[in-house]
Amino acid sequence: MKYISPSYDKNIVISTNRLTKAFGNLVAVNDLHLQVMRGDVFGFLGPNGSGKTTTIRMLLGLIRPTAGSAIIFGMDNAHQLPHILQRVGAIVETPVFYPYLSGLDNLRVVAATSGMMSGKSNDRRLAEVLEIVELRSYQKLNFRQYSLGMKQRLGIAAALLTDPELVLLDEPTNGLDPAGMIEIRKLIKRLSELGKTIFLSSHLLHEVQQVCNRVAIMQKGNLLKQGEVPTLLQISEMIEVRLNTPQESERALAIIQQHQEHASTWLHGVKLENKRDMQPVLLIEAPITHSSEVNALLAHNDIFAAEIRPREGNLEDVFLEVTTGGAGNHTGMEALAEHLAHADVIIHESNQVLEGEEKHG
Ligand SMILES: Nc1ncnc2c1ncn2[C@@H]1O[C@H](COP(=O)(O)OP(=O)(O)OP(=O)(O)O)[C@@H](O)[C@H]1O
Repeated sequence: MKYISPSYDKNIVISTNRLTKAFGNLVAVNDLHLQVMRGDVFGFLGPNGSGKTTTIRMLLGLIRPTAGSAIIFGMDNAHQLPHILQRVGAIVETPVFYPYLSGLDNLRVVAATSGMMSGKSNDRRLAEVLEIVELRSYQKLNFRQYSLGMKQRLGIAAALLTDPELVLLDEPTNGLDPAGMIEIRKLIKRLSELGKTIFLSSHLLHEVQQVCNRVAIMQKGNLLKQGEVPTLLQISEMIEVRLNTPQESERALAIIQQHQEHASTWLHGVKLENKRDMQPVLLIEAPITHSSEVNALLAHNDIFAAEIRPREGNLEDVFLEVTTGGAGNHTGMEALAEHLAHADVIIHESNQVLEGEEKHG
């Protein structure tokens, strides 16, 4: 029987409570509290091995949690899975299709095996989903002739057949070329406009920043941050100051550093960013509303900046801030690339280990 908690808030689509999964001694997902709201394009962000797929598999009831629960549409997925799945579409792994059947025929097979009615309404829905994923003009082409991006979009079309309210996409742009990635991003926006709630797992910060309104940042199975993208971006907001000479930049750095102890409430750090073939830039970790104070402080010391402007936050810097406590003297991209390149190793070395956990999964 379908049971929906009386206190269920209809705006909350997914909420997990202490959701945990251990594989033997490895805690792949640890004590996870997620909240996805209706209409969100929710970015589930983290490097490889941070527990994203494991979480999605638990949400879909493909594996059982070691502890905790997942409530979807107000129903506990441990007891109400069939009712939940009627309202969910997902691609977790690259979907399997028949290579010698057309895209349309492949979708017919999926519709038949998922118990959808045949006939006119079914045909209409097939046409609609092919339209949404922009494969209508290629519907008669054999699947094997599709590009990787088209194959991925056909997978999403299959997930949309039952017109789900919630769409879970696990790394949908993996392996795609830039054009394929753009197509998927456009598609996610289109789905959002159609009123779907989207749960998008990705290790691509740029992608998440472009399409998501809310984000959760995972590392080594732990949730580090969750919130509205614009709010999180404020973490990495900085004041950028260009000076006229390298010497002036060094002096300005020393002055701001000295001033930091007097202005600890708003001045959180300062560093010089040296980029090849460019004048060094002073990056001040402070809200942009304090630009005039920075300007006055420098002027008071006879340093006149060539330019002072806000540097808008980006998720790369936020990610570094929450995973490493700041970018140090790396630039965001370099440190992130380094971090992600070593992510597998780091994760395997330091994922939290529970003693004597039973093996599941
Ligand atoms: N069935 C399993 N048995 C043992 N360990 C597993 C299993 N599935 C996942 N893991 C481990 O759990 C951790 C989290 O993996 P998971 O696949 O959830 O990460 P992810 O963030 O989705 O990364 P990726 O994008 O690489 O899949 C990894 O260390 C992984 O090796």
